[in-house]
Amino acid sequence: MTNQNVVVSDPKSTINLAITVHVSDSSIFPTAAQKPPAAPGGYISISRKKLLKNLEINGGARINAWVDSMRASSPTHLKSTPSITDDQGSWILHHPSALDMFEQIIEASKGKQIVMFLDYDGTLSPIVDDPDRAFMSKKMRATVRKLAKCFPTAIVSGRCRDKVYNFVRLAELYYAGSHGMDIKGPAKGSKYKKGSEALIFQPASEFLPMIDEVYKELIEKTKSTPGAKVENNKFCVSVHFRCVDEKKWSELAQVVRSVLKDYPKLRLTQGRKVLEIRPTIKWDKGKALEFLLESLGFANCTDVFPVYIGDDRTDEDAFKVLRERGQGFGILVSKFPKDTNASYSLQEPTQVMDFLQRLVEWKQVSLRGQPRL
Ligand SMILES: O=P(O)(O)OC[C@H]1O[C@H](O[C@H]2O[C@H](CO)[C@@H](O)[C@H](O)[C@H]2O)[C@H](O)[C@@H](O)[C@@H]1O
Repeated sequence: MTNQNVVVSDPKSTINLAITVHVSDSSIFPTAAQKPPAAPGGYISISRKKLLKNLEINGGARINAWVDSMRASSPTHLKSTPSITDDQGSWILHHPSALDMFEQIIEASKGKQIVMFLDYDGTLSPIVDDPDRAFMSKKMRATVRKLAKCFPTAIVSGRCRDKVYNFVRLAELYYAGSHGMDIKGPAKGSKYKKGSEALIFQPASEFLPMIDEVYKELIEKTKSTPGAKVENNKFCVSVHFRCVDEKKWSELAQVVRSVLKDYPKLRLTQGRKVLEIRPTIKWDKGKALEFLLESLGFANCTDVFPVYIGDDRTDEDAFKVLRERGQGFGILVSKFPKDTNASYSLQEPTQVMDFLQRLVEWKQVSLRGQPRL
């Protein structure tokens, strides 16, 4: 088994992963004869399509590919990769800090309505071992509260909506839980609330019994894997492996695969040290963003400026939508270079807070400067 740095890329997909893989399966990764020449950074390009094919639940998924992909979501693997450190400079050039570019961002938003979309874990709260203890700081909550007074604001999370609400506890926001499959408008106090009816949208409600069944099965079957944690996110299920010994990742992937093979209507995606099981419906954080813009009355507007801040692969769907619409932009929260459709970067939640605070201050100053009618 050897270690290789690999860029997994798919011309159709926007997500390219820079990963260190332990190559052990030549049917997933090319043999020496098949290998394309090394890219300038010392990377080898391998079709993401091919990798994803191997990740498919139906049609014989390969556990090694799952485990490689699980490793790819581990920053500890990225950190030890010298070429990634080398690329840091060039990555920052292409995805400059949103704090450094603040003036330019404000300039681009002139005359347009800014709408804020915020992911939760890793964006508003730091990543911690126990998902039930991913609290956001009081300071962050106060900043988001002020933000929501200035701009329509939505939380878009992979978590169950109630759970993310219990962390954020701001009734004046829009919430899109379960990767956008559970949307609810503000309960009270938001000047951006549209209409008198409460906004509720759950495009995957028929999957509830199935998700519940899979959750129970996964709880039972992962009991023997120390550190594994299964989280019910209502319309999807998370299987956390952050606290699982890496030697056991393959075993855990086997368990998840053995459960999923009986559920062709469910699919698997990945986040930060988490396997996410969700319905195969064509709905994601990007679709949720579009739905929310429409609900806010900005469907065909040219004078809207949506800003989406997120740290995870699932946030790429939203970054991509913004890029394709040519409206607003995405900000990726990451300390490491990642291929992304976001335009700017921030390194960690404290920087996100600083950025949001600056937006609030700018808005307050610009309102003060407006002539009284
Ligand atoms: O879309 P998000 O709000 O970012 O939710 C994605 C997943 O976030 C949570 O897991 C992540 O954060 C945990 C707490 O810091 C961490 O322990 C875990 O390793 C991360 O993957 C949440 O628990 C998952 O259910 C969400 O799918």
